[in-house]
Amino acid sequence: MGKVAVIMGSTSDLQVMQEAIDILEGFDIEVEVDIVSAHRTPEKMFEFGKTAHEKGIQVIIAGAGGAAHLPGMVASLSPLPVIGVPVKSRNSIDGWDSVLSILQMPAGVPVATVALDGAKNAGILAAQIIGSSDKCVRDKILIYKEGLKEKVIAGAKSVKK
Ligand SMILES: Nc1c(C(=O)O)ncn1[C@@H]1O[C@H](COP(=O)(O)O)[C@@H](O)[C@H]1O
Repeated sequence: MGKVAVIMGSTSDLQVMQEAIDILEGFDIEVEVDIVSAHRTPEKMFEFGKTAHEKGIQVIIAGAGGAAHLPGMVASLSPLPVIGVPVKSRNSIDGWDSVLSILQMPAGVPVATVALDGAKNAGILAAQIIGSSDKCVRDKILIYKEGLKEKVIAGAKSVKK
């Protein structure tokens, strides 16, 4: 069973990033959580990016707000797929600063960027990456998708006249 690392630039991102942790744990995927900042703890970021793949981690989810360099820098150091979560932090310019910092990566160093504060989708995407080679996780994703469908159908029934 694969492991996903959920890292973020500050403890102030945890409220948003918790949604990724929760959904991954719901799929019974092991999660490693840490605070890592390209700006404030560059040595820790370097060590994390260089060694994550040697510790059984298969996917990295990195969330950051403002000048959000963490996801891109980790992607530059690691051979693992990196999913970036732009976080709308306190002093952000409506979140655009974070979105563009994570989205606009140069060719050769991709970061799969989800929506602003889209940590839940980051968790689902990480599970799907693991599920592409792990039938047990893939089956749980199929059940999850079935649940989404049933919810919409039940909602439609409740409003239909
Ligand atoms: N964007 C980054 C990075 C980084 O990219 O390395 N490190 C911290 N931060 C962001 O700064 C915002 C404010 O952080 P504080 O609340 O700690 O002042 C957070 O959203 C964090 O992700």
